[in-house]
Amino acid sequence: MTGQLPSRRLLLVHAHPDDESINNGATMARYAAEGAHVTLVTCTLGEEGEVIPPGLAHLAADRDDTLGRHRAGELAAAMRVLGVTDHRFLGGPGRYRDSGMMGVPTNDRPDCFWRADLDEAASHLVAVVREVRPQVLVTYDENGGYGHPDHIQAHRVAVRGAELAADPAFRPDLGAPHTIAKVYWNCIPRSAAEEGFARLREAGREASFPGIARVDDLPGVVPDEEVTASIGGDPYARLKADAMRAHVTQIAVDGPFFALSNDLGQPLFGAECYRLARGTAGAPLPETDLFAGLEA
Ligand SMILES: CC(=O)N[C@H]1[C@@H](O[C@@H]2[C@H](O)[C@H](O)[C@@H](O)[C@H](O)[C@H]2O)O[C@H](CO)[C@@H](O)[C@@H]1O
Ligand SMILES: [Zn+2]
Repeated sequence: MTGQLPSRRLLLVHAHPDDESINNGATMARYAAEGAHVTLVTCTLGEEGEVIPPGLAHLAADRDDTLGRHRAGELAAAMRVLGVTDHRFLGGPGRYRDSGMMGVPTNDRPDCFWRADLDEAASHLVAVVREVRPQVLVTYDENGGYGHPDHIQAHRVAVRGAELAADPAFRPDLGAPHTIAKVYWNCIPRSAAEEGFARLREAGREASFPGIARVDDLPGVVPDEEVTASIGGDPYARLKADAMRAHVTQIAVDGPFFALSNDLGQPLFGAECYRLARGTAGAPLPETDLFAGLEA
């Protein structure tokens, strides 16, 4: 199968439509532009999300409950901006429902992602891994970046899926085993987070947003020395911002800043950082290429 695919193949696993653009929009745009094969697997349709534009409030789960289908369209628009053509929903659209934030009643729905059987969910990812055969996998850290149950579960499914995909004894019907060479967690170096909020304050953008987030509200903030790779920046940062704008129900972008439905302003990072969790880093650090150290 990979005979028809580009030699460099990157797989990203995310929880909801919008996470891919917020965390990795510039990275996805860069590798798509360079001719790598970029595969996005999104685990839910984001059915339980809040809705920013008042005119779309009817989509919400406690109204028409059609937000999931709408967000699939937002995701497709964001992928067109980034130049990514291979995006899939884990197990098919709607197989796993958005679980809601940690501790809310929708965490107990039998069809929600937080309640999914891990190996069953991971088997859907195994099929993708053995088809695409990526050298690099990107997902969240073990806390899902900020503790959302679907993000934690996406991390678990990505790790378990990579493990099972490499096991020749596991489901040979899903294809030949494949070992992913490098696995990264999304992260934000603390100095970049602090500098971003300083920019926000200096720009006087507090007026643009009813409130301002805090450094530790951001997902995956780590000491600078834990960063393995930094990817993106211009011109890909512009595409990232446009992809984030496509997620109209979830994100309000204002120049180099944005807010989610909580109206808390935060910096929009053009450079996206990663911690290497599996595999060997290429030299020198920080890597400027996620495929560093892999033979061509
Ligand atoms: C970025 C992200 O993971 N968004 C999730 C998250 O949405 C947040 C949630 O609605 C919270 O209550 C708001 O205050 C915050 O502004 C939102 O970003 O959780 C949603 C429900 O699981 C999910 O659909 C959304 O993609
Ligand atoms: Zn999310």
